[in-house]
Formats: sequence, C-alpha cells, structure tokens
Amino acid sequence: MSQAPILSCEEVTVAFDGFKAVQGMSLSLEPGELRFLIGPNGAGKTTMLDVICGKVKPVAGSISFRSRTGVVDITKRKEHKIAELGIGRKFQTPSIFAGLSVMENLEIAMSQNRSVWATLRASLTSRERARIDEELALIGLGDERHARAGLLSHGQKQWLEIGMMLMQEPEILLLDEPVAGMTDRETDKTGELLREIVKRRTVVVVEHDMEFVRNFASKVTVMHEGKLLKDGTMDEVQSDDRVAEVYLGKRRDAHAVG
Ligand SMILES: Nc1ncnc2c1ncn2[C@@H]1O[C@H](COP(=O)(O)OP(=O)(O)OP(=O)(O)O)[C@@H](O)[C@H]1O
Repeated sequence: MSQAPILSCEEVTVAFDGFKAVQGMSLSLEPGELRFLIGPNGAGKTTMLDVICGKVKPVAGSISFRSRTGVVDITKRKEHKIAELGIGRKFQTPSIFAGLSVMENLEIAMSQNRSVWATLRASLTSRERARIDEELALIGLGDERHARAGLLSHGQKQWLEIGMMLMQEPEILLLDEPVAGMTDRETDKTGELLREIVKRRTVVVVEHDMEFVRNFASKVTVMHEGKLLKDGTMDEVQSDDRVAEVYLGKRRDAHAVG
C-alpha cells in the first residue's frame, strides 16, 4: 500500500540564463525509499538534487516536504533552512576534516552549533558516545575510530561523510554518485549501507554505475533533457523502448557504462 509522500516535486523547472536544465519535472518519494535517479549526461539529475536541497531555485513548480513537524513548502526556503528541516546533501568530493580522527569528525558533525575546537574540548556525554558508536558500526569504521580521516581509503572517506550527514538526523539524504571511484567491494558495501539507512530514512541517489543500480535499486527514475522519461522498477525501466533509445541504447557506444 502506498504511503503519503515524504517529498513531492511538482512540475519543477530550473533555468540557467534561459537554458532549462530541468523542465516540468515531477518526482514523488515515499518514506523509506531508496530511489535511484539515472539518465544520460546533462539530463538534469544533479540539478534536481540542487533544487531539492535549495542550492538552486526553480523558476516554476513547487516542492513540498513532509518533515517531522508537518508538510512544508520548501520551494523558496534557503539551503540552510532546508538542511535544518531534515534534507541532507552529499556532494561528490568528501568534505571531511583530514587531520582529525574518524571519531572527531563525527563529533563535529553531531554538534553543528559549536565551533570545531569547542566541540573537541568538550567531553562527550554517554548518550553522545553511544550515538557515535552506533554510527561507527553502521558505516563500518569501528576499527578506524582513532585513524586520521585523511589516511582512510577513498571508500572509507565516503562512508565517513555519509556518517557525518547521518549525525544530523536527516530524514532525506541526497547522494550524488556515491560509488564513483570505489572498488567493487566498496561499491557493494555502500549498497548494503544504503539498505540499512533506508530502514529509518529516505535516500535519493544520482548514479551512472548501472551495475550498482541493478543490484540495489527498487525504484528508478529516468531523466532525459531535463524531463521525466520514466519511473518504475528496474525491470520496467529496462524494458521501456524510450529508455532503451535515449539512454540504455547509448551504452553500446564508446561511452558505454558497465
Ligand atoms: N550552474 C549552471 N549554469 C549553467 N548551466 C548549468 C549549470 N548547472 C548545470 N547546467 C547545465 O544543465 C544541464 C543539466 O546538468 P546536470 O548537471 O543537472 O545534469 P546531470 O544529469 O547531472 O549530468 P551528469 O550525469 O553529466 O552529471 C547540463 O546541460 C548542464 O550543462
């Protein structure tokens, strides 16, 4: 049975100097979904994440978010407000503190309102410690808690950043190509991590790695030239002629994915 959406984007259009990167795009997410957003280069996927998190503003359409405190029209809200309401965004490059330990990075993420040094000087309450332990276990970095973040592998850095986002208890997590540059093993671990995360939150992943999408997607949204082309299960999407034509068909050429 379908639930009330946690996020509804209605007919969203984003223009850059008159060029419509997103045109009349609608997207509805159910709570607890792991939704993959795919499509050829330039389809407007990243712009769609940008508009949801408030980094860019639409010229038309609306976005509403069912937050813990009720339904909020976030179309014109500022980026930091949207983050506070519970929509977290992770960009491709990790923004961790390389010189600090894994645990210190999580401590800082937990206490956004204090300065870095005030945070590190303050002693943790037992509840905070438990919260960090829980997150370390989830992201699989329990053994690395005292390691310097800058010395982690590429995959571990990405997981740490996801962990830092989770410390802020977002309801929706927006991830842009989280497995880019990862080994196959790291990619699979990331998929498992996302499955764990959606037990309590909703996740949207922009992704080019089709094998990763096939392995972990339940529902996929395909964009093309700023518009919604198709959404459905991976099987439905793969058997759609228009998708094959504009997207999967292109994978047979020199830019083939997977
Ligand atoms: N700030 C900007 N100013 C001007 N044009 C932009 C801007 N951001 C994106 N675009 C353009 O909007 C279109 C959609 O870009 P977007 O990055 O959203 O696509 P994408 O589907 O994420 O592509 P990719 O898979 O290559 O990352 C592209 O033609 C891009 O050049």
